[in-house]
Amino acid sequence: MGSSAPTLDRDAAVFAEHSAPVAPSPLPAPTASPPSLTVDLVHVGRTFGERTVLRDVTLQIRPGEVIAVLGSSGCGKSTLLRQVGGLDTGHEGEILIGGEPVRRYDERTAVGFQEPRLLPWRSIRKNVALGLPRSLSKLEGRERVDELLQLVGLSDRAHLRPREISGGMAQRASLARALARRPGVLLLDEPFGALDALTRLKMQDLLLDVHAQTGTTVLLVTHDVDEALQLADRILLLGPAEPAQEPGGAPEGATISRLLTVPGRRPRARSSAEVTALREDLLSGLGVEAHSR
Ligand SMILES: Nc1ncnc2c1ncn2[C@@H]1O[C@H](COP(=O)(O)OP(=O)(O)OP(=O)(O)O)[C@@H](O)[C@H]1O
Repeated sequence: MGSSAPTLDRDAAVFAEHSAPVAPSPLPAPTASPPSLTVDLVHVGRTFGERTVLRDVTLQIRPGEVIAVLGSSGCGKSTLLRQVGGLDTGHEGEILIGGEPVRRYDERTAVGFQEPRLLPWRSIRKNVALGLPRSLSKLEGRERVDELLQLVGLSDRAHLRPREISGGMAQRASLARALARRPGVLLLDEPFGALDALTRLKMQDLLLDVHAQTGTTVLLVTHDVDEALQLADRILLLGPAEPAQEPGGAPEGATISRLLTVPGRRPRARSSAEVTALREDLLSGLGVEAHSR
């Protein structure tokens, strides 16, 4: 399966399909159950120079849970995600993955970004294989890559180069690469941010399929309230503390201003009364009043 590059597979992203509907099913049976790990954030903060971006973020994420992180632009969502993946060190407080402190470029996690970041000179198959752990034999690696290509609906494109497939397909390849190490925690930073509305809906469904198949814990940064409502078990709103929490005025830096449990099983009816009420609540928390009525 060629050499693995531990830092490259951190750049995996998620997937889109611009033409045909995504058809990942029937999903292949996994060759082994992947782990799904807890994430414990205990009074986590991050300061850059004089500027405090995050402060006092405390949250327990259960194994297999999907948490969406919402917040206004620049409030520190990506910073939080990077801390959990060990891409950025220097946080205050404690971050535990599966009960153990986060490590630098933590191999128990995988990160996906808005751009696929595939190597242009390698085939889709070889790009996916970059995410494999070194411990796998050649045969095991080949089997896992086959399984993942099937999972994201790219088996018949595996021989192509990134420039020969659509941007959406490239993102799906990138997701497969992130999953290749069977991460206990999948960290996604606006994975659908660059997609058109229809493709975005298809990709949300694919992410749900992938989650049902792998059971991995997911931390998803998004700007899209409806996406959060559709995908997450809980939604974390990053922002200034509620005034009631900080009577003397909120100090600098974003924290968890709200943590909401989304009712109902996925896939959820987008227009249910409960979801509508939550949407209004979230939009108001993001400072958007006019559109919430
Ligand atoms: N390495 C760094 N050095 C200095 N400042 C940084 C660093 N990383 C992030 N920041 C600052 O932290 C703040 C939060 O950035 P971050 O990217 O986490 O926000 P975000 O909520 O993800 O934003 P967006 O929604 O626009 O993507 C920004 O002001 C950014 O400039």
